[in-house]
Amino acid sequence: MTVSIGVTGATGRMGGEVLAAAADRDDLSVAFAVSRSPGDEVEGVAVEDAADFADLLASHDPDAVVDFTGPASCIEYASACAEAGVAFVTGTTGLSEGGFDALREAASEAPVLYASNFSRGIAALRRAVREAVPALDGYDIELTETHHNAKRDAPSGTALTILDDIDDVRGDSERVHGREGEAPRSEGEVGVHARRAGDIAGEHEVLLAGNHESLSLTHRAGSRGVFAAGALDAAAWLADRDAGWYDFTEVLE
Ligand SMILES: NC(=O)C1=CN([C@@H]2O[C@H](COP(=O)(O)OP(=O)(O)OC[C@H]3O[C@@H](n4cnc5c(N)ncnc54)[C@H](O)[C@@H]3O)[C@@H](O)[C@H]2O)C=CC1
Ligand SMILES: O=C(O)C1=N[C@H](C(=O)O)C[C@H](O)C1
Repeated sequence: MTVSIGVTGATGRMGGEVLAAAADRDDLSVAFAVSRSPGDEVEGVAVEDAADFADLLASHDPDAVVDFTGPASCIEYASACAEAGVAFVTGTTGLSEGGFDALREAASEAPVLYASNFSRGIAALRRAVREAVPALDGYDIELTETHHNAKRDAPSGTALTILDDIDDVRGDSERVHGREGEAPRSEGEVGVHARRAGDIAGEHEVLLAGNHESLSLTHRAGSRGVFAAGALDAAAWLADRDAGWYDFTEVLE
């Protein structure tokens, strides 16, 4: 069966990657693509006006929508998909708590899968972190993420997910963002550092240090294609699920 998808944010960096990756797959077809700056073709697909999203959902009836846009539009698209009963896959980061609540509300009417990072490497890094942190009890932890100079949100969605993983296995810790002036480390804090430079697709390092040793767990995305491939795997997997909230780790099982 071919899974048909709608793509939002089609003229964005990730939207283009998703359309390029979809063109190389036999199990997926693109029903439509939208952007708030429509008009151009991306990867041979006509890009339509984001304002017509609900109408496009009704006329094309896709199996799933793949969204990499911004927090406000992500919620609007999720609500429209919920109303239409269409599966919604999103990698949009920078959502507020209220944004996540709205996304979870959409999941009561349609299948919704949010992942702050669609790479398999980050899924493996998260498992390694959850093992390393309790094994290295009391070690200092510093998390550094590096992204391209056009990224809006900081720290990255992936960094926030990893921080939640650390809290899960070690208990809530104080998050110290950057360091300046008289700023000695306090016991148990987690230092968080965000760097923005060039066209770096995404790097995350978790550094654990203590007991005269250090362990560094680092992931580097070589290109955005890795995120697009994971999101399309998620769309193919999610398309025929019941309404509910799903996690990327379930796709990888
Ligand atoms: N989960 C993951 O694996 C990944 C997540 N991301 C996230 O995806 C999102 C998009 O990233 P990029 O493609 O680099 O950004 P971008 O700025 O290149 O593209 C965003 C697109 O969404 C559109 N957009 C934004 N607000 C909109 C609105 N209100 N209505 C309609 N369209 C709107 C923009 O016009 C643009 O076409 C970010 O939140 C980023 O952090 C990016 C890469 C991987
Ligand atoms: O904006 C990006 O580019 C990325 N955003 C995601 C995040 O915020 O974690 C995932 C990836 O690192 C690329």
